[in-house]
Amino acid sequence: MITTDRMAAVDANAAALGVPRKQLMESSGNAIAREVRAVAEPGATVPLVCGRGNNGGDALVAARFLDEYDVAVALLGRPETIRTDIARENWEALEAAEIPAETVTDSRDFDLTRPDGDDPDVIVDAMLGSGVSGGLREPERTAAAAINASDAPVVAVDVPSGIDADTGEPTGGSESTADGGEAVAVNADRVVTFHDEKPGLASLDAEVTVADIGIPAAAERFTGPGDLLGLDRDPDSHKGDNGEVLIVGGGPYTGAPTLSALAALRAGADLVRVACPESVASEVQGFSPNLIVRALPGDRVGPAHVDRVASLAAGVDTVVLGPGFGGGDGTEAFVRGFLTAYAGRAVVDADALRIVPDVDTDADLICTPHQGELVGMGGETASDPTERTQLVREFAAEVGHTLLVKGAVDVIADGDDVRLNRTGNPGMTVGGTGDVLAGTVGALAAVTEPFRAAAVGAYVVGRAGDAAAEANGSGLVATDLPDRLPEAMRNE
Ligand SMILES: NC(=O)C1=CN([C@@H]2O[C@H](COP(=O)(O)OP(=O)(O)OC[C@H]3O[C@@H](n4cnc5c(N)ncnc54)[C@H](O)[C@@H]3O)[C@@H](O)[C@H]2O)[C@H](O)CC1
Ligand SMILES: [K+]
Repeated sequence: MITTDRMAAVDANAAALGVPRKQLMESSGNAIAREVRAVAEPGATVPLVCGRGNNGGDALVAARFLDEYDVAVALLGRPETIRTDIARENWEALEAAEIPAETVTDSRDFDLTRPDGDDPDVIVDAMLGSGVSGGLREPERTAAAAINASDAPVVAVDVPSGIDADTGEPTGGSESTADGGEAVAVNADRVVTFHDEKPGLASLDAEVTVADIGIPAAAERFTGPGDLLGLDRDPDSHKGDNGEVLIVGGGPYTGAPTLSALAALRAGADLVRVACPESVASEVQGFSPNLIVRALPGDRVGPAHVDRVASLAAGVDTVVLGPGFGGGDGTEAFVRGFLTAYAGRAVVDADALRIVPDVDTDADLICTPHQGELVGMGGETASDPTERTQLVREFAAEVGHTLLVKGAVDVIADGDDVRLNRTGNPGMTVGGTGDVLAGTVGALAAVTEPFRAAAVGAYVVGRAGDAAAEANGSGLVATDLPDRLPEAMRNE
């Protein structure tokens, strides 16, 4: 099962793997042609009703495959207004091949009946697919009514036009109009959908076929540029809307919490506060005027700070717990106390990790252990990648939190999902890169759900590390990474 947003991500990942969308469109068109052959004999009359997006493009390809049928392409709109290059190229290929195609610019001209007055044998509905928004507009609305009024079987491409593939509901709501004569969506008898089942299709009264269009499994299994889609800032957003993060760390170390904080800012957080022992507070502040530092009495974070940190945490989207804490009983007691009191979202790293498996918390945690820390938490690891992935997935389900297990290939898992990340390089084994990752994931978890934040965080920090390695070779240091995050987060 795959949602529309995830499908768009996987599609972009496939392109990055060398399987461009035009190639997928070719396979989609082929799959539509197979479905037509399954319901109608050669020679049958097959109008293909095409929108100007890629859903229509799929059917423009299908028309090329259906030589043995009496096909007629109806393009809803002028060819100059076809929205994508690949759909336009397929329109031009039809024209060049002299395959019958007409354009419908006035919906009153739209007519599906044959010259002899009969219904066609099969109608292909390729008006709108996953790119639909809102209720059907003209000429699609009138065309949908005509399709629904015909007795011919209807094969819908990807999803019946006007239906939300995620919910199965009409995109404009299901209210029928006063005269009852207009359609809210196409009623399809069959749906050829691509790559995987869509959540909303099962509830429709239609036979659904899932066509394999050649998207490599790696496009889903591994993070890629598509995973960054949809993370752009809302142009109307205000300060704080793009994430407020609290980093709790430091004591024996000052660099670790600072790296996390700078990474969180570069990963897009609006406001980053660092709560650290007063012994290091001015040093942390000295690293950057962009940070807001909150000093905790003493030189180590300990149980006496739980209330203060909990009140600071109450106002933020995510807490990052652990960078530069060092070990020790006091820190452990703090982490235990804080997690017992806290019910929000937190990234847990380094010395704080050991507490997670047996603490009673309502918090939603993203744990970022390396293999050794995973074992310290009670998890298992294996040298075989498939086995290791399975073990991480099981352990995530057991602890009930999201895990991002760092390694040459990072494994990200929660109870339901697992993803692998292969960006990054051996230069990143240098100290401090884990702190950068924790801060990055913290910032992302302020704007997206934990599993995705962890997967995208691993991907972009690895990418930033790859750019840093290109510049600095094995002289890469952790401070090279935060400034490279904005470039690494561009989805190209
Ligand atoms: N991997 C994949 O996902 C693949 C998908 N394919 C097919 O592509 C479509 C999605 O294509 P897209 O261009 O994004 O969108 P649509 O064709 O669905 O619609 C685009 C177009 O329609 C206009 N529009 C939007 N809402 C309405 C409305 N309510 N009324 C009228 N017009 C509307 C809007 O202007 C848009 O520009 C997917 O479903 C698959 O069929 C690929 O071919 C293969 C890979
Ligand atoms: K459709």
